Amino acid sequence: MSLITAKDVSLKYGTTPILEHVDFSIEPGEIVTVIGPNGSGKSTLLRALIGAKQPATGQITRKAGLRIGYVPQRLMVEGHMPLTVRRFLSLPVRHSDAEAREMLERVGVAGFGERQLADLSGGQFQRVLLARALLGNPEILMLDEPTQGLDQPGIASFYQLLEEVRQSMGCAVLLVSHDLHVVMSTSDRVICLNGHICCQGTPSVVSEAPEYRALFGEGTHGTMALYQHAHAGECDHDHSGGHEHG
Ligand SMILES: Nc1ncnc2c1ncn2[C@@H]1O[C@H](COP(=O)(O)OP(=O)(O)OP(=O)(O)O)[C@@H](O)[C@H]1O
Repeated sequence: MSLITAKDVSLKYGTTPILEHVDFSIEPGEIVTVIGPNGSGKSTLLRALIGAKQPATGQITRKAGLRIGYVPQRLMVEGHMPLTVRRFLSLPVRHSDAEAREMLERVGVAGFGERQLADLSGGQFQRVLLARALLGNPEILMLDEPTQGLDQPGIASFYQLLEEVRQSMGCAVLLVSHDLHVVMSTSDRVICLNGHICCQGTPSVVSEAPEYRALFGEGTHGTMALYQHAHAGECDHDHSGGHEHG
């Protein structure tokens, strides 16, 4: 049974159409990435899927009692606001010290409990946000451009962590991203959005689709190789781009 299904969903802000005729579903354990240019409706689609924005027409169905872990696009933390990682992990739902400690370790920031949130680097902060989302033992993890501002190795290791989390916790992952260079081949399925679904399929199918190339140009072919090394047999591209090997 699908975790979430959107059926012929159209959605507006005021009178401006943002999404039109979107059909979408996500199955348990899948990693699905939604890509699209700025303003193409990616965050809006996430908001609709979690129930924070109602469609104008069409229907969104969530599995009864679905546990969703949401990692927002950004979270402003005031520099002068004293808030430790440990306290943040218990907002709004209280978790035990042991649970918090174990989760921080799992996402690669072991021992960070007493650090101030405002003092963390971008990559450490994203991991703390992920830990907080995972503490609810989600069946689906939704992340809205979680690697914004991270450097290339930071992005690659964050996505690697997501793959590990999917394997160990078995949750589905729905990711919004414009990090085309590394994101594509970590996904079971890629959806290319521009107000409507332009194309979708496996990373390699989407990267070759004329609709995708019309939106993003031809220039990403070589650099998208980063993660494909994890999937033997799918490397049909040019390896001469000087990319890193994970
Ligand atoms: N609360 C709102 N009120 C009015 N318009 C909005 C609102 N939120 C988003 N929009 C508009 O809806 C469109 C889609 O926005 P959305 O944030 O979903 O795009 P996005 O694909 O996530 O963009 P980005 O990659 O820049 O984050 C944009 O034109 C945006 O200006």
